Amino acid sequence: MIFELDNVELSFNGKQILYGLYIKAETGRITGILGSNGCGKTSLLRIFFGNLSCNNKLVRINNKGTLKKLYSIENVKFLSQTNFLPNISLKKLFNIYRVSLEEFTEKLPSFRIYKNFKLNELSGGEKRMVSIWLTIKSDAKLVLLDEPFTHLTPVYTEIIKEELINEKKNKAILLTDHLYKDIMEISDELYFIKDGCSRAVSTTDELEKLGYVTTP
Ligand SMILES: Nc1ncnc2c1ncn2[C@@H]1O[C@H](COP(=O)(O)OP(=O)(O)OP(=O)(O)O)[C@@H](O)[C@H]1O
Repeated sequence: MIFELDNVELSFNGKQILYGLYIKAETGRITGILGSNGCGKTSLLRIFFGNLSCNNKLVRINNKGTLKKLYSIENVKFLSQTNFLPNISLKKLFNIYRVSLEEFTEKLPSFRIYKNFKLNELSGGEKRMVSIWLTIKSDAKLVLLDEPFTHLTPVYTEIIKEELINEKKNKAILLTDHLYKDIMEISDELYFIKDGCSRAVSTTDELEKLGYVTTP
């Protein structure tokens, strides 16, 4: 499937944030989004998902435009930066999401003891790991991930990157994070947002020219 977000115009209190931005996510591909603090990455994920309204936008699914909120017509999951899961046991959560708790604890044996724990009994990073896992292992057709790697132990980040590469066979994945090396490593497509617009990038040199990274 091809999911496109086009002509996005967003402003807050008269300040224009996005100017005609375009982003595409496609089944079988991981699309990364990079950009400086405040450039509008979270906003564009929310607009794509359908829970932030804006001045103008066009959403297309397989080249067909829709005015409806994407989450209301397609199986799309959004990992926001804040916790969105209810405080119930891991067993119940995995059941509700129809995701295998066995597979999760096989990959992450340290979570075995938490099967009957409620979410709030886990640490912040552990909770985040559960949220990311449920989002990416769900049966969604499009997965939007806002800073999945931030707050994760490096070994967890590696596990999530492996899973994203597995999962992209069946879904379109769009993600953003300031841990740009991880994003660059797994992305098939990479956009950089600057001055309210997106542009395709592929190398660290380009990111340096855009003022996003400095190299020694
Ligand atoms: N609800 C809001 N009301 C007013 N301004 C907002 C609101 N949400 C976001 N903004 C502004 O919109 C701009 C883009 O915010 P957004 O969170 O999308 O940026 P971001 O690229 O995700 O930033 P970061 O990398 O720091 O997370 C910022 O200047 C922010 O101050």
